[in-house]
Amino acid sequence: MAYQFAKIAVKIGSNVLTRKDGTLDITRMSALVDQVAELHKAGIEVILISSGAVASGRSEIRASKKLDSVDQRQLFSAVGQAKLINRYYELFREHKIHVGQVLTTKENFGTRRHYLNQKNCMMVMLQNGVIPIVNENDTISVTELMFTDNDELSGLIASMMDAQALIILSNIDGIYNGSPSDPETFVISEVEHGKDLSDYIQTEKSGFGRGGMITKTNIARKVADEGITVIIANGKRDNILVDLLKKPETTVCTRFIPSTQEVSSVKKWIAHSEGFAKGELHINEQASHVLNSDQAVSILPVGITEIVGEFEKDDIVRIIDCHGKQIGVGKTSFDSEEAREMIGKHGLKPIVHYDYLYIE
Ligand SMILES: Nc1ncnc2c1ncn2[C@@H]1O[C@H](COP(=O)(O)OP(=O)(O)O)[C@@H](O)[C@H]1O
Ligand SMILES: N[C@@H](CCC(=O)OP(=O)(O)O)C(=O)O
Repeated sequence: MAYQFAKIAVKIGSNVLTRKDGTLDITRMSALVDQVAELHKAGIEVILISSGAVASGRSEIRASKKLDSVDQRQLFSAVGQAKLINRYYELFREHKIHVGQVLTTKENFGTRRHYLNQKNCMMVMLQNGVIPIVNENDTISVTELMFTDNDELSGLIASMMDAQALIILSNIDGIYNGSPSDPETFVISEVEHGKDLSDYIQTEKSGFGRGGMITKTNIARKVADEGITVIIANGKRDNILVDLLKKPETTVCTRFIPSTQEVSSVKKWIAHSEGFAKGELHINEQASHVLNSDQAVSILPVGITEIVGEFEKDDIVRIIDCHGKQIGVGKTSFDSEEAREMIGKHGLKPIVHYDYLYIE
């Protein structure tokens, strides 16, 4: 039977891989590996983004004295990641499938050169039949330059690798239209472009998760806008991955409908680069209006009212509209000093060209 997608990214949350007592759920891991193996053998390219390092480390060792949260994360992830990848290696080996570990940090996506380097690493793995198993390198990403959680990382990877779908597996069937514990609520099966879900999402998180449903929803929307189908489903359900691909109509999940507009590779990178922004371009009312419409426009000096921060040419900057709201990010063609001199002037080159502009 033909599958719906040829290349997918699958994110497995900590809660899918851990039991209530915090130990690694090997039975669940093994079941998921069997499904990934089935897809791989059917010719689908799969990139795994797996959480679980901290949770598996926590169940492995007891610290000799009370540790602060950074020390805990470093200690548990160092021990837990080794255990996690070792398990994956053994489980995939039974299917005669090679896997490779990709540990990364947010900084590895900061410049276009770093970004392409990461991409190349995973492309060459896929070309050689190796399944990349990606996680944040929690041992060193302890500063403000840390991913919100692996949902953010998985969105970046799906976009970077030009996956057709991103499947986020959590411990819940999808996004509920209210509190998941309320029997009156149900799973929203499809989310159309631009639909606001903020009223439904509770701030609660599952026992071992980091970001909760809010980050999942924000990431899902951004990735779907880039033309990638995003599915949030329950990784604890038997055969979920295969069912999602083979029986999409009857398998419970939340599916974000992808945009049909093509997005260039550079724009995809910029869309996920907000965390690296060095400064801000404030724009006037007219510029805010055209940028919020569907027109393909660049940011010209004439529409800029203020430039905040110091940046170099090619740095990422935030675009702030006339109400002070961030509406996007872009790669600037001038440094901040040159750009300040151009403010309000007619007939000059764009400060951010349309090709390097991402409007949210
Ligand atoms: N409207 C909602 N629908 C579904 N889950 C929600 C909703 N609001 C909050 N949540 C919570 O989000 C949790 C999943 O996010 P998270 O804890 O980050 O999981 P993971 O570890 O898989 O990334 C759910 O277990 C649930 O408690
Ligand atoms: N890198 C961390 C993942 C933390 C995280 O984002 O967890 P989750 O919200 O379950 O995806 C780990 O492996 O423990």
